[in-house]
Amino acid sequence: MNPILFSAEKPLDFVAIGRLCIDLNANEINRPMEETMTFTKYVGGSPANIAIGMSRLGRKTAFIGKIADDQMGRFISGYLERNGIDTASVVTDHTGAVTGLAFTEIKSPTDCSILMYRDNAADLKLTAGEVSEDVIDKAKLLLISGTALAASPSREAVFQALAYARKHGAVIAFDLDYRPYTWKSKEETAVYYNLAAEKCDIILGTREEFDLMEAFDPNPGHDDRVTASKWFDYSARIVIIKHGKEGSIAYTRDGASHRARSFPAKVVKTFGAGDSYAAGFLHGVMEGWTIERSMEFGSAAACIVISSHSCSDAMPTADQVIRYMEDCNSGKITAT
Ligand SMILES: Nc1ncnc2c1ncn2[C@@H]1O[C@H](COP(=O)(O)OP(=O)(O)OP(=O)(O)O)[C@@H](O)[C@H]1O
Ligand SMILES: O=C(O)C[C@@H](O)[C@H](O)C(=O)CO
Repeated sequence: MNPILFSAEKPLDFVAIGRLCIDLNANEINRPMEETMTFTKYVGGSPANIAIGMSRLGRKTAFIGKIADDQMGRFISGYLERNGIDTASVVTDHTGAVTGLAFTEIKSPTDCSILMYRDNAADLKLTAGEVSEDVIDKAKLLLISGTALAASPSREAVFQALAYARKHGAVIAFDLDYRPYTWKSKEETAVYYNLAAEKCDIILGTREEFDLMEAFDPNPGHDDRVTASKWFDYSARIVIIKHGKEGSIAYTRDGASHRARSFPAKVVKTFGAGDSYAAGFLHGVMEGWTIERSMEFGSAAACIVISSHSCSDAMPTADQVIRYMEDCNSGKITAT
């Protein structure tokens, strides 16, 4: 059973808040950054990718964020708009902040890393006063993402968005999205992640991300059920712990656990898996599907993105996900 109900009267399905940046993905793959000469530019940042994924899946989507007043900022807003995302709540910085850049190194399908340039990044300058209450009031589902909690004033902006979502009855999803480079310490991360997670209905993260959150709340066995059960004493109704290629496990408040099979993939690079999984899963939950079916849909969406060069640009439509699952079932798609 799907434990989440969405308000049918609200005109907007989904709004995400947080990081909007640029990914520069290595064109010459299977080599280190030192030997990489050319890159392709894409819109990036986990919440941006998830919003693009939701819009491609047919969800009415908006974004709350801040972009630099430059060509990169305009590239981001233009791309979101071309993908059907309402950018009325994306504000422009006027302090000289820049667009965060993520250069990706693709050494092998399993060995990928990201080299970040995020000093004075515009997305972290979003203030609480710039968060539109109106757009959150209209949305069925608000997604927050961990990186936006890394610094003020963006941190306060996220907490303000959470307050508006709770006031207006929007379901809240939290993708932990831990990116170490924007944080001062792991203790700081644990404190703010916990404060935000208390207010969320759906929490998605990798085992490593939940371990980080448990810095002051030890779980020596790294037990997924122990991790999940803590959040059911607060607002959570679904907690998902992701384990890369091994798949993911979801827990619900009734004590049940849910697993979905994962699909084979011809992996080009691993990043973007979590974002496409989140979009596919949240779409399924909004459709009223079972947790297992929603997870399966997210897993197949993830395989499409990790088999592609980009994250945002590769986000699939619902037809593409269904076709992918059919091709796996018929043996047409096998693992790398
Ligand atoms: N190599 C793989 N083959 C098949 N499916 C995969 C693979 N890697 C990830 N997935 C799918 O994507 C989901 C999310 O992956 P993962 O646990 O790596 O998330 P993540 O670490 O948040 O991703 P990201 O690298 O984007 O931060 C998994 O639960 C699984 O369904
Ligand atoms: O900001 C990053 O850490 C990289 C992103 O831009 C990238 O698109 C990503 O987050 C993939 O999950």
